[in-house]
Amino acid sequence: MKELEERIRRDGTVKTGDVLKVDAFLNHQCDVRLFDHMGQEWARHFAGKTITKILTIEASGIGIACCAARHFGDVPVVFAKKAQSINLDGDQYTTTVYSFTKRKEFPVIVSKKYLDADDHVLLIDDFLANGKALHGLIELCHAAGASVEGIGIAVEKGFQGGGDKLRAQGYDVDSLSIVESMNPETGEITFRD
Ligand SMILES: O=P(O)(O)OC[C@H]1O[C@H](OP(=O)(O)OP(=O)(O)O)[C@H](O)[C@@H]1O
Ligand SMILES: O=c1[nH]c(=O)c2nc[nH]c2[nH]1
Repeated sequence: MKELEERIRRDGTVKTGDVLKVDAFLNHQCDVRLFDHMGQEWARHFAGKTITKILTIEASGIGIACCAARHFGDVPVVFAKKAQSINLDGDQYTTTVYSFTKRKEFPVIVSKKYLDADDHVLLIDDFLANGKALHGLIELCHAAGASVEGIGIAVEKGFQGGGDKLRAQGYDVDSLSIVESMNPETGEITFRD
């Protein structure tokens, strides 16, 4: 998606440790017009698929998933929580996921009330790096008997391999930008065509 690639080049910063900082528009301050355009793109890509629910993971996927839902008939958005809470009651699907930016393992929890075998799920997230977060979400869908219809990602870091592993497993992964390489010294970013 040209608009997203241009924005990453303009406002993104390459950090050491394979980190692309895009917090000016994607995952701290949020450009909702851009999010809306991203939702449009995913709706085009996944047109023809039945989507009953969008599933994401806190925190950064939530805003993007909510904007995307407007383009999928206002389906409900469920976000997996990364901590237990007195607000989480009843039976739950749970797994654990290693967080790329927080450098530690988190529980990942969805209430059984909000995911079941009738659901046709679109997974949405801001980043796809090693694929840990998505594997956690897929595990929860399998536990619920829900079908994963596709995966929409804003920024995939192709050089970390998570996206290609998911494609090899047969998942329809639509990443709106795929960073092929990035250099923290020069700031240069190249995208996959
Ligand atoms: O493919 P992966 O290696 O799993 O990396 C991608 C995940 O990393 C980030 O989550 P993180 O927990 O780092 O931050 P967040 O709380 O801002 O969403 C991002 O939001 C994705 O969920
Ligand atoms: O802001 C972010 N930058 C990244 O490079 C990244 N990788 C996974 N999650 C990420 N979040």
